[in-house]
Amino acid sequence: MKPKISFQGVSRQFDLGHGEAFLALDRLSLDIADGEFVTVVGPSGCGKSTAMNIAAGLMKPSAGAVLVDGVEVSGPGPERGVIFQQYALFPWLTVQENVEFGLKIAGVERAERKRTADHFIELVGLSRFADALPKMLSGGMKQRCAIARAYAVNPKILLMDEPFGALDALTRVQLQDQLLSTWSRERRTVMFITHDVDEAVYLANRVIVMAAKPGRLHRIIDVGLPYPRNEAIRLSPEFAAIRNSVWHEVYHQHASQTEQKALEEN
Ligand SMILES: Nc1ncnc2c1ncn2[C@@H]1O[C@H](COP(=O)(O)OP(=O)(O)OP(=O)(O)O)[C@@H](O)[C@H]1O
Repeated sequence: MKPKISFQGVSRQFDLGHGEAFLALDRLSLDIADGEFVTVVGPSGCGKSTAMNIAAGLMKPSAGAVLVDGVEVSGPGPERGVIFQQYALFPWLTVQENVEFGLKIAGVERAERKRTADHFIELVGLSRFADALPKMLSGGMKQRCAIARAYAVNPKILLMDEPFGALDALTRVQLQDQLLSTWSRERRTVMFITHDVDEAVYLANRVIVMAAKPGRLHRIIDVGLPYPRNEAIRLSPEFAAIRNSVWHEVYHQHASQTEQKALEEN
């Protein structure tokens, strides 16, 4: 079957000036199936955001290509919803208006727009704040608004870069569960970056472990736990075993980089 997203030998180099260049991503090849949920973990600077920005069409690769439904990505598109850690809300629009924004651009008529926005605002628990401006919301509430805005346009692909990173533990778990329940209903394809290994395992069909210097694919770990996921799964020995193996892959490459750095310095 044709993958939904296909990274084909994707590299990205940054020009540092003075004729120097930095290879942030080295020949990433990865297929993500339609309806699959993959999470991406790895040490800081391993090219996770670079890979996602290229898939989002916000950055061009230096070599290789990302294909979506077999077509090369050349810019952003409505079928790819992007959610960053930093809630990108319009400060002069209310929660309701922020969530309706993309629908308005897409030409959805007023009553339908309101119905859809109401649904997603309720889903993220912001109904009481629908008329509030972003400056009146906490960080967690702003992020929930940004999530409702991305969900509202119903993109077939969600590209999420540490979307829950700035949230408190309880809100985070609630949003993980909401994300999984909308995902199982609507079967979007999700690529989700996180630093949290528990979160990576809890959400995913597969965990992509990346390595740094240069940023590259290190390991792919199949999670294999059934859905729906819940607290019983989170606390199960099977979950712990997978979490340990992902942690091992991330931690040991970090440890070996530290050792290498110490050797270089001596
Ligand atoms: N515009 C740029 N110019 C130069 N270097 C860059 C630029 N953008 C990113 N980099 C470098 O590329 C590498 C990969 O960055 P990227 O943000 O993709 O990593 P990441 O895995 O998402 O990191 P983190 O987990 O810390 O968010 C980093 O070393 C970063 O410093």
